[in-house]
Amino acid sequence: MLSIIPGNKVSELDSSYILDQGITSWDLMERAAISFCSWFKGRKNFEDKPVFIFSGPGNNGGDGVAIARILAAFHLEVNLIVFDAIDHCSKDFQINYKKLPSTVKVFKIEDFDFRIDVHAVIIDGIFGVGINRPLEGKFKEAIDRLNTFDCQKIAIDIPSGIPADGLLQGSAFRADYTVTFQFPKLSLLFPEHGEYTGEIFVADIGIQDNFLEKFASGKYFIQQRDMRPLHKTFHKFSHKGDFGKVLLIGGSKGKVGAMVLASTAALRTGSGLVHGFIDESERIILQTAAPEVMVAFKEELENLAKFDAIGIGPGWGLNVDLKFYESLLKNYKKPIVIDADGINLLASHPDLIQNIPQGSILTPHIKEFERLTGNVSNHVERLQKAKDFAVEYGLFLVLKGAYTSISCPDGKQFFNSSGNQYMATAGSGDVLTGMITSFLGQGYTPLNATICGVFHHGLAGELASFENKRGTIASDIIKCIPKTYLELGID
Ligand SMILES: NC(=O)C1=CN([C@@H]2O[C@H](COP(=O)(O)OP(=O)(O)OC[C@H]3O[C@@H](n4cnc5c(N)ncnc54)[C@H](OP(=O)(O)O)[C@@H]3O)[C@@H](O)[C@H]2O)[C@@H](O)CC1
Ligand SMILES: [K+]
Repeated sequence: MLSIIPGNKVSELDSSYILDQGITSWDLMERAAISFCSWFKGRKNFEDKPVFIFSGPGNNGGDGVAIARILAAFHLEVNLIVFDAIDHCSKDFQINYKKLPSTVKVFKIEDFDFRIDVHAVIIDGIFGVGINRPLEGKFKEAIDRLNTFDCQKIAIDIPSGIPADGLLQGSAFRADYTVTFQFPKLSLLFPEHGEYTGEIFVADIGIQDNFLEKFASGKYFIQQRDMRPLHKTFHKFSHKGDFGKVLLIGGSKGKVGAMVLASTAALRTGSGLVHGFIDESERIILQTAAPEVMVAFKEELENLAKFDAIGIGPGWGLNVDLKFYESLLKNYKKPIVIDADGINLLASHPDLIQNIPQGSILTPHIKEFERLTGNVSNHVERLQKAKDFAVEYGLFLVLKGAYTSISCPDGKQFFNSSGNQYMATAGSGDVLTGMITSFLGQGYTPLNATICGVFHHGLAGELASFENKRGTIASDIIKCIPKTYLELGID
């Protein structure tokens, strides 16, 4: 899986990799520039448009200069704007500068009139991971001005101004697209930076995952290519027992819809048998809405061991018999998935937390998370708290949102790449609960069940919103779960 390397380790990675491969730092920069340009050429919306590349003094600027040369070779109109005297710029910047063809028009920032047509494309190579203080002077002025332009804007590696691992202070370039090299920089995944990064693309520059891993700090980016090896295979002699018998608990009066969604999602994810334990008065609704689901009676809960996985919380309400909750947590010996009111009850009765089976999976959204662990003021703090919580209690903590994070008992954190804004709709979380519970019931480890659950969920959301866009609802996401297997080539 792709490691996310901290910004302050990137130059160490760089020097170690070029030594290992017997290449120069210029070669690596050239790979980055080629990778950027092949992404650029693959996007029809930039075709034949004039390009304005802004290059700062470091290697991010050097990337910009190399990109200027390559795009000029495609016969595009290329303008390069530099901020510093060339002999004050990085070594590879200077090498690339010497290679520029005469067709590239070069301007010093102080001479540039900022006459940029709305059809042009602006490329930001001002600062990358080497930024070490907030923007000021000519850099801040230029970036503030560029942000007022309505044309397409692309950031090289990271929007200038944003530090690789921390929070933005002051101004930053507002990109429509960020083409980041080899791995996403951690700060690109923070909600605070969403309005600056635009869509994020990871451009491969040839550094293998196992090489990256040496510089990793236990943070990983989950991508489509990781999915196949995480899945179990079934064969024609497999029977419904092999696909797991799961129990979902929730559905108080008036909230049975959450259980309809969670249990249908579990079935669509592949569970062989799904039982639902809900408020007695709502049973008919569940059976009518989802006839494949079996309604469970209290006596059946006496032998919990017969269930391969349990998910608690969808529509459960807060008026729950706490003794019953406690006995569930104490008596079930395998990991449990806990969501929604299951989490809210833990927040209001923290003494219950110690009873949760090791390796269980909690799936709060940001508000539920803060109820559980206290308020935070930003995503850096939030991720740290999530990690501390997961390690302290030996649980997996799934923080839902864009780039959903999974914090693990061993301190590792995984970030999901699938999904989009259209999934922020009622019941979407219930669907995820059903999906993770289903994978657990199919015999996946808690980590694999969680990774597969969040990735399939995000992918199903993308497929569902393809046509429905803002009108996407949780049932659309469920309908698309089977297509995620097709998309990933998994039987
Ligand atoms: N290894 C890889 O994977 C690859 C990395 N590559 C690329 O290299 C990029 C990193 O390059 P980098 O290290 O040279 O840093 P970069 O961001 O260009 O800036 C550093 C310069 O800015 C200055 N400076 C800093 N903050 C400032 C401020 N606020 N205001 C003013 N000045 C400020 C600082 O000097 P200082 O003033 O601190 O002495 C220094 O001169 C990376 O993002 C990627 O694009 C690819 O080419 C190949 C593969
Ligand atoms: K940049």
